[in-house]
Amino acid sequence: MIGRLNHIAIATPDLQAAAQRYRDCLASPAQVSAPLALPEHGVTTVFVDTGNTKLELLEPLGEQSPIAKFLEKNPEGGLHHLCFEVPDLAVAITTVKASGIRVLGEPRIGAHGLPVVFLHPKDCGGVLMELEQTSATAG
Ligand SMILES: CC[C@@H](C(=O)O)C(=O)SCCNC(=O)CCNC(=O)[C@H](O)C(C)(C)COP(=O)(O)OP(=O)(O)OC[C@H]1O[C@@H](n2cnc3c(N)ncnc32)[C@H](O)[C@@H]1OP(=O)(O)O
Ligand SMILES: [Co+2]
Repeated sequence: MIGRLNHIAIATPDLQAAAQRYRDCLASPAQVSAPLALPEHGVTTVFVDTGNTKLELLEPLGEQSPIAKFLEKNPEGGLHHLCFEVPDLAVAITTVKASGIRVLGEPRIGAHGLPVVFLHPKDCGGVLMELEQTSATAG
């Protein structure tokens, strides 16, 4: 059911330092986006385009950030989630729920302006998974 790997997310306590590491050492400046604040998701993001996929660097934003607890447990940051593309998010949700995988909340518009939803890491082998619909309309 899942398709292309859309992004690999890395949580960091210091987005500026993480982005600079990619800009100066690991990637080229052109591959590293400007920071984008997404208050509705409780994060600020920087994307690093690696050609075949993207890295999503995540820093907490606001009191209720879903990555705050993760950073308490992993103060230096770390691998946070994998995001895979699906053609129809509603179909994907029905399918994973039928397998007993917990879907975290309702679909929302994600960093790319497309609907996304998260699956509980305890039901996915210890990996937090994000599903992103490939276009604004399903199919
Ligand atoms: C930028 C927008 C969007 C996009 O378009 O790309 C994003 O990516 S937003 C990214 C941030 N948003 C989210 O992460 C939303 C979904 N996350 C959640 O709902 C919660 O964070 C969570 C996964 C349910 C965890 O929250 P909570 O239960 O409150 O925290 P715990 O610390 O108690 O975790 C329970 C259990 O799960 C383990 N865990 C937590 N996070 C991860 C993780 N990222 N990867 C693997 N495992 C994780 C945690 O360790 C706990 O396990 P135990 O310690 O064994 O109890
Ligand atoms: Co993501």
